[in-house]
Amino acid sequence: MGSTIPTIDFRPFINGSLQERQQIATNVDDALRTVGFFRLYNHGIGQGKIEQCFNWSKQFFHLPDDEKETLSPTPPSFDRGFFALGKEKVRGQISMKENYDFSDAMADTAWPKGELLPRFREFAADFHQDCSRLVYRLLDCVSMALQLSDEQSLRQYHTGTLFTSSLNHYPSVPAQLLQSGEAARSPAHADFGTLSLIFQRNVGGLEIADMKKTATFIHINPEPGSIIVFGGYLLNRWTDKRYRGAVHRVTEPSHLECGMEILPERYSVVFFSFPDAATTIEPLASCCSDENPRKYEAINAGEYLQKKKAVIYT
Ligand SMILES: O=C(O)CCC(=O)C(=O)O
Ligand SMILES: [Fe+2]
Repeated sequence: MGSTIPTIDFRPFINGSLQERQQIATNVDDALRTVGFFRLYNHGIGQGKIEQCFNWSKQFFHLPDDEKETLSPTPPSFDRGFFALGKEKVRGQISMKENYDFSDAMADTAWPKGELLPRFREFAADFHQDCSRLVYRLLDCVSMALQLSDEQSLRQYHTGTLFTSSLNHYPSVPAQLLQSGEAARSPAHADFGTLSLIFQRNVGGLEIADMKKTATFIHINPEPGSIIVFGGYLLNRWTDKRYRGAVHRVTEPSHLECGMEILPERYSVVFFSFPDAATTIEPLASCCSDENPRKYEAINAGEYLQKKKAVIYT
């Protein structure tokens, strides 16, 4: 199974020669074209900081429910804040998780009161900036792979206003509930934006559809030091299907002792990159040719996001 997960060492892209950077861009291109995701090492975010983020997440979700509820966005806004268990539905099926979404723009996020979690806000905003920096490098890498000039680079459409970090908590659940399909930790879906970063710890369960086989999912076990990077739906449209929007789900962890009746709780951290709301997403010229004629119409990124959020949260 492990051999089907493309693995990329990002160090040569961060500080290597042009030739080394181009080699990494080719490897990223291969991964996004064939499977839609890869495991990334030497990405520049220290493991200590990732561990700290999980520790903060645990403290956040241990806050009393009524404190967390005060951070829920008021409909029709589905912007950042706290989303209680049962809030998110994918094709009618509930995700058995609670999540807290934030960014580094202090005004855009409802933060827990300072006295409840001193220094949480500063840490979270700093972590969000680390993830943003990594995403900009990945967008440079993808732009190089797509042979875009500096003026055409995908980076320029991402000022970061719609970047979102998401802390996820999946409570402990009877294994039978997931096995029978009665409930799902996160039903199969593709993310909406350009690139997503996923951090797992201890308890895995992330699975990604194997594009080469139908109805088969690959287990992506947690591995310290690595981040899973996915292509999202808008990247798929922008590249006129050159890159996949990776379909993924969260289910029973494959690496835990078999036959567990009650699955332990699970935490994950996800960073979603999304282009600026005003961006028109239409297939890049470098992805279309006579042999490969354009498949998608132009759409507006902001309207698309609002529509998708309304579907999963109402
Ligand atoms: O928890 C995970 O590993 C993935 C969560 C996810 O797919 C999402 O939040 O979109
Ligand atoms: Fe996802």
